[in-house]
Amino acid sequence: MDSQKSPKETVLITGGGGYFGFRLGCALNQKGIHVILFDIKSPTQTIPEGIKFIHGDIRHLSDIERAFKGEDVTCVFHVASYGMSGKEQLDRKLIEEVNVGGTDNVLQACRRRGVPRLVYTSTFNVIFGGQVIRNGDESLPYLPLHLHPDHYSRTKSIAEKKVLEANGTVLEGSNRVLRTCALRPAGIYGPGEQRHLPRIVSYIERGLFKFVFGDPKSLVEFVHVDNLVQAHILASEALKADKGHVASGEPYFISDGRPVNSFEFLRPLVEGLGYTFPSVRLPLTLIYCFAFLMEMAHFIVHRLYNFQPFLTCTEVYKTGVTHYFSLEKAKKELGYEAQPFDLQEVVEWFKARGHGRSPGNGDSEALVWVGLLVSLLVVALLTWLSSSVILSL
Ligand SMILES: NC(=O)c1ccc[n+]([C@@H]2O[C@H](COP(=O)([O-])OP(=O)(O)OC[C@H]3O[C@@H](n4cnc5c(N)ncnc54)[C@H](O)[C@@H]3O)[C@@H](O)[C@H]2O)c1
Repeated sequence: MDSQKSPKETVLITGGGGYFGFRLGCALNQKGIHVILFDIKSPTQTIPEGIKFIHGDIRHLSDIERAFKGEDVTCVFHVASYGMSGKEQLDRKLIEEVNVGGTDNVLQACRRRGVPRLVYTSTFNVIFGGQVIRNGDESLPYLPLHLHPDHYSRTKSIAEKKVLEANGTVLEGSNRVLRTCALRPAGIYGPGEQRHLPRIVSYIERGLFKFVFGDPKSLVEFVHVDNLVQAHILASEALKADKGHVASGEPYFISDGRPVNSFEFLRPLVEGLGYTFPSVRLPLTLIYCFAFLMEMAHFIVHRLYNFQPFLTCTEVYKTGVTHYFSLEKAKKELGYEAQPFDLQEVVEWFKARGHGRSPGNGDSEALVWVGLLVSLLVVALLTWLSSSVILSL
């Protein structure tokens, strides 16, 4: 995607209104590429000059085809997805429609409209399902579909396979083929991230971040949004003939390459906002039981009150079970080099928006929330203890 060689190259980003898709669009725009963002939601930030936003739904093939109309799109970055975190994780129907049906539509539109390259934003979760993985690589098999504890990961896995199987299929009306690859990122962070960090900060501010859980030696990974942007641009390049189509049909793990304990990763955010890092550590299985009860409660009452569960089961093991992957393949084949980032700019981002502890700030509200949390934990503890007793009989 060299702006000097092809100044008028056009790319389309599904999910371009979201956190990562928008950041990718801005980076490509700065390189002189014509960018079309396609999403059901407009970006929260101002769209820079030169970027086109098209409102549309990947569940409708006609919407995607409308976005391609009159454009010579040479690469699609298929970023749109649904159901990654919080209560969204529990809407199975919509998750399937967007992640599987939507991906089918995007692939079909590429073939019909002669788009030669597609980069899919997948996830670590296509391999990881709660088992310990240390320095895994791309030779690891997909997690069997029935072992996925959440529907988002299952459907991302189905979608990734569809994308990679579509590699080499013929583009309609030509003798050219579609080249595809998939990037599997760790948890994304960076300033302005909307999915995980504001929720974590709201828990910190409400006094709910009172404990950590799991083995302190457990290690996971994260990826800074700009490292992920870099990886996508390199992957798109690596699908081209002048790079020998090296990425064709290939998956790649992408992270910052620095395995870290989840809670230690968050420490600079907690302390940077002026709060005390928790000293209480609870067993992972207890918190899993707690999350399971929260999910059950959500399942029962969501039609009347669609509340945000404090934690889901998937979030518990993604946070507390060791899983990290090698970057060797991405380095060797894409030329990916993770740049060093930390949470300081994230802390500054929140502070600039009025977050951070000030004396007395929210203390009475925090007490109410802590009371509620402790009650729920006691219920989880009783359930956990009684199940342990039953299992030992
Ligand atoms: N955030 C993470 O930690 C993380 C980790 C691993 C993988 N991923 C993957 O990275 C990608 C981007 O994640 P993000 O954090 O920017 O998420 P995000 O929610 O900010 O972006 C996803 C975008 O997809 C859009 N979308 C949803 N349904 C759509 C539909 N039917 N039609 C068109 N657009 C639709 C949403 O409106 C949203 O703007 C996703 O594919 C996600 O699965 C994210």
